[in-house]
Amino acid sequence: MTQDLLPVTRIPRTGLPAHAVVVGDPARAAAVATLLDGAEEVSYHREYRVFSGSWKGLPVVVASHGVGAPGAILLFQELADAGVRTFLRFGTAGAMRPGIGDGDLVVAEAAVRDDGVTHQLLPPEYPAVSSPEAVLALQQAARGAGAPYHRGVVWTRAAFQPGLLPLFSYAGAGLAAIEMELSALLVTASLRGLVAGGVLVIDGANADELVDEQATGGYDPHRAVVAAGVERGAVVSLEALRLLAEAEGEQA
Ligand SMILES: O=P(O)(O)O[C@H]1O[C@H](CO)[C@@H](O)[C@H]1O
Ligand SMILES: O=c1cc[nH]c(=O)[nH]1
Repeated sequence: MTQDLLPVTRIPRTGLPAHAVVVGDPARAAAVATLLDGAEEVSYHREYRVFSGSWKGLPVVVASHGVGAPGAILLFQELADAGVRTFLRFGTAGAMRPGIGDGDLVVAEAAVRDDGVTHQLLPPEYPAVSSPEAVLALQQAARGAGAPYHRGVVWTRAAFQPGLLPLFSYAGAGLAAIEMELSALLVTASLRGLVAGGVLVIDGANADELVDEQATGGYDPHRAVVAAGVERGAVVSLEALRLLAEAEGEQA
């Protein structure tokens, strides 16, 4: 019955696990789902591909949100409507700080809200912050996996490539990485009292710096060094969800 499905993503209104890893690419959602026991595809509509299964006994959702925060926030909102309470975004990003290499992980402490959607929802002064417990769980999971990682503030920006208008530069602001959806997730979670965080695999420098005559000819997220980082990041994000659930159980 269609009323049992949420309108945009067409995920079921009830019955999903409370812990979710969200990723941009539907193929990455499928790859993460292969790590789960009893993985099943729940739904696949537009860019929103949703799996459920369990990671070391913890029931989890793995879902894709596509590219760009205005579309992604619809998945975050509908997963929350369906009962998801803990979200970790596992994405890719460009590095913005010296010393952060390709394939490294960046654990986001907060995000700049340049996402192209949340300014239409609430004032720009409202912060986009990760839940502290999510930052610590991701850090612990990264250490446990032996994955090179960094912590820092991420720039969520709606534009991938620059156009004719000058884009503000955050050079000198100490940002760690640039991507396109995280701030929308963090704001959604704060507004609803949910837990959220993010871990990003570095796939090159900020795409602005890679623009050349062939337009982003230098942007290549399909290299082996990135794939290795994605494999590590998948385990780190699932394990961080488990650590968060374990801590919730201890508090209950
Ligand atoms: O790899 P994902 O999770 O899609 O994340 C990054 O990659 C896409 C751009 O190529 C944007 O969605 C950006 O946020
Ligand atoms: O959104 C993204 C992802 C990778 N690199 C960037 O510069 N931006």
